[in-house]
Amino acid sequence: MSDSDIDNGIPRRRLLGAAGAAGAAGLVLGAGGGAAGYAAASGSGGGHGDAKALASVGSTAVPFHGEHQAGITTPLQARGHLVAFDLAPGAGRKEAAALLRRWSAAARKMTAGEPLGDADTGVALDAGPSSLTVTFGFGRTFFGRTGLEKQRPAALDPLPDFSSDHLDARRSNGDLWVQIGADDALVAFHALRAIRKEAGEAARVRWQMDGFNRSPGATAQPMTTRNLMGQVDGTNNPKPSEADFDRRIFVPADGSGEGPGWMAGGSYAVVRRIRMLLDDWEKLTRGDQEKVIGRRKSDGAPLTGGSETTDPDLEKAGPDGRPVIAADAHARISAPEQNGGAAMLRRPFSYHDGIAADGTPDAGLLFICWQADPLRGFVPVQRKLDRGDALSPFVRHEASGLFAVPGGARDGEYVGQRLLES
Ligand SMILES: C=CC1=C(C)c2cc3[nH]c(cc4nc(cc5[nH]c(cc1n2)c(C)c5CCC(=O)O)C(CCC(=O)O)=C4C)c(C)c3C=C
Ligand SMILES: [Fe+2]
Repeated sequence: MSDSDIDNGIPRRRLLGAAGAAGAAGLVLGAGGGAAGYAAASGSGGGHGDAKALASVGSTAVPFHGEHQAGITTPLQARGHLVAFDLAPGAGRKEAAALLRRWSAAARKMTAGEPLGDADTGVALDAGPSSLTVTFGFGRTFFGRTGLEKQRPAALDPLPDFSSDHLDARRSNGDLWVQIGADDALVAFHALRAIRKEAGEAARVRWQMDGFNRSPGATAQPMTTRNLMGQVDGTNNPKPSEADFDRRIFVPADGSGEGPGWMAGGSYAVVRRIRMLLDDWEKLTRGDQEKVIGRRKSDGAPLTGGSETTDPDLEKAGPDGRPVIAADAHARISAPEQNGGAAMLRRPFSYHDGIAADGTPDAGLLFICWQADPLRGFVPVQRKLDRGDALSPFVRHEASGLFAVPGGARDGEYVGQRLLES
């Protein structure tokens, strides 16, 4: 696709019943996830007399190119697919470079709402880009397979074992990782099939996980999402508006950070499939559930009072002299001030894979967190949680991955080019 195929962020894919601009508003999200501008969505005419505006959910596009890859600070999407690939036997650096080039070209088209040509499956025809993002990462084993060991970041050293781990190695790690997110299930599935197809003979799927979040527009106003335990989840995430946000989440883009230069502007993703033991959790009273987290279930406010955005008062004691937010409350022990400032951007999807052999729901959180260095993000916090989190009896970590996600591709570049052509 040439850039001239998109005018002001307007995809040319056929839009449902759109026979012209017709006042439809297409929202273009900036790389930081904020609304960067509006464009009228146009279609090539679907033959329907009753031209309808494409809903804003469909017409929102997240730019593929940028300093950072999309899908990190992008607002949570309603659908997600996480796929890890291993390079095929005999595939090395040359094949990996060609693969990343193909994947990037496909992602650039799809995120702009463009069809993929003759081989397109047609699954996303009629839909706009629907906030599709496709994010690519490299696992530790990638570097040995491609002869790029010298370029392997120390930050990809294996995560420590945690005492509560129940990890399935077949559903963990992988040479390559792709995170797909979109606000439409068909658009997300279309991207998944395309990425799989473009892998060709070069790489094989190692594992795949499918997730979801609340659909945009389901609540009266945009709100922090809820997880499958019913908690408001994501409140105390670092905010892009905070002065230290970039330093915490991204490897410095100017190359001044530790580690290899190709990771400038990149980030490290820790992925954990965390099963929720919902049958046990749902036996707790609401009050007991709130004690486990230290926040109210109704609105996510700390138990010490106020609203969702009020800072918890970790010193406050109740009439019995005990802390209102218990010593083992999840929100207390995961807070940066309890962990030497360790912070991460949590950007999860929920999952539900039916009923497990024991008759309990196979459901939980595809926990994805982003940080400039896992040793100053996920690792110290998970160590602390592992030692005494009130939530631990109700969750089980079943799979794990750690991936180096390079900075965004510049125009004309593919993701990972600075590594693969170094
Ligand atoms: C190692 C990191 C973390 C894991 C693993 C984790 C699992 C997990 N968390 C919830 C639910 C909530 N977590 C909340 C806050 C919170 N959690 C972490 C880290 C991990 N959570 C952090 C750093 C924080 C923020 C702490 C703070 O600064 O206050 C909350 C409260 C609301 C919020 O801030 O998001 C909930 C609810 C589940 C269900 C879960 C595993 C399934
Ligand atoms: Fe948490």
